[in-house]
Amino acid sequence: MHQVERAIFDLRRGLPVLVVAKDTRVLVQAIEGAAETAVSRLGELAGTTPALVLSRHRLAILGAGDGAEARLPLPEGRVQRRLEALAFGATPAASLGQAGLEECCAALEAAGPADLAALALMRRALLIPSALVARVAESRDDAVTQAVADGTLLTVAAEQAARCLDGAGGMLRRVSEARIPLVDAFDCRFILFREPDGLREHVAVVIGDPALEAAAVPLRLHSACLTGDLFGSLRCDCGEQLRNAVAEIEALGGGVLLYLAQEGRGIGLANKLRAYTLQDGGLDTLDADQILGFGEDERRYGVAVDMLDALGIRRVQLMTNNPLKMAALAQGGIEVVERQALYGSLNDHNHRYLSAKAERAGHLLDEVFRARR
Ligand SMILES: Nc1nc2c(ncn2[C@@H]2O[C@H](COP(=O)(O)OP(=O)(O)OP(=O)(O)O)[C@@H](O)[C@H]2O)c(=O)[nH]1
Ligand SMILES: [Zn+2]
Repeated sequence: MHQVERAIFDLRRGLPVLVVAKDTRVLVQAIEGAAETAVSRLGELAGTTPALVLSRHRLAILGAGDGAEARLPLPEGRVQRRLEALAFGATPAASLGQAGLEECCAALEAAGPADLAALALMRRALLIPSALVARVAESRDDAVTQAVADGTLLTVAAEQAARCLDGAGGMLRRVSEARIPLVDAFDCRFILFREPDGLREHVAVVIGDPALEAAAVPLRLHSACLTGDLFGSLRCDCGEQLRNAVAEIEALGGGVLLYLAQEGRGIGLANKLRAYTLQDGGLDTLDADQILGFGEDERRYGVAVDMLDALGIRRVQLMTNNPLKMAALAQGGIEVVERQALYGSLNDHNHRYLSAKAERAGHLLDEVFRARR
């Protein structure tokens, strides 16, 4: 996987990388920050006009496609503005004109393996899940080969890149640990795990000395939320849930909290901030993510299962209101013996967020709203 991680770094820096599928070589670049000149340079290097790969979620926003990822050939002129309008603009029809938008979408092409690999790389890189792609023309083969040979262009196999979101089960590395007394739980150990590709780190907080062979170990899976966990943002309930979970696990005589690097339901902080701004414009949390090209919930819980395996935990009492977390653990072979609700409090700023989670994503939050009524 070595090349994949390198490719992600280059993409995050705004550089193109070469994705190689069986019989095609495709230059790929992030659209974030892709200036007009960058697009034309990509086209020059490839010898073909760049196209835009879009996720199926974004295509649904554009009213285009048939539920699959697809490639949109880019029209000439004012490329950058169009790129943003097509890839993550809140009002693409207003930006491009309805006719302009329809013209773009009429030329939709099926995405090939390199295009799909490009989207996977963008997601793993926590960038907007859309990419500029340009097939390398035969006339440019030698120049591109030379750029790869002299190290100015990185190359990655499409097949490998497409798997970069899957995780490599069982290869999580247990890196370091320390005793850290917390306000709500004195006897705590923080154990840091690193994903095999080195890109993300997750922390298991072991509270007390839970009997791992017992009927069920109290467990909280907590997805990182910088704004809520650290700053007490009122837009969500994360900070309160985090602290309540620690106190509750302590009260139950010990257990484990997995603090997962899944900021913004897996879309990353940059995109979560974009989504917040869209929500200020009237969208709910799920629609805002979709405008950016994401699905309702981009999290995967393979790392959580691996951490539980590493800690020798097989049966849990899970603190959550989210049925997806229960299903994911069960699928990973962890027995969820019992679910325990875990709430933060409702306020004027998080009311709409929690309502959307309850009404549209099936989170079990009845109690929270009942208390308010
Ligand atoms: N994309 C996006 N993410 C958000 C928003 N508000 C909060 N989040 C993220 O949502 C996640 C919430 O994590 P959790 O509290 O562990 O999970 P949950 O799905 O609410 O489930 P439970 O709390 O276990 O019931 C965190 O990663 C937050 O950063 C939002 O408006 N948009
Ligand atoms: Zn939050």
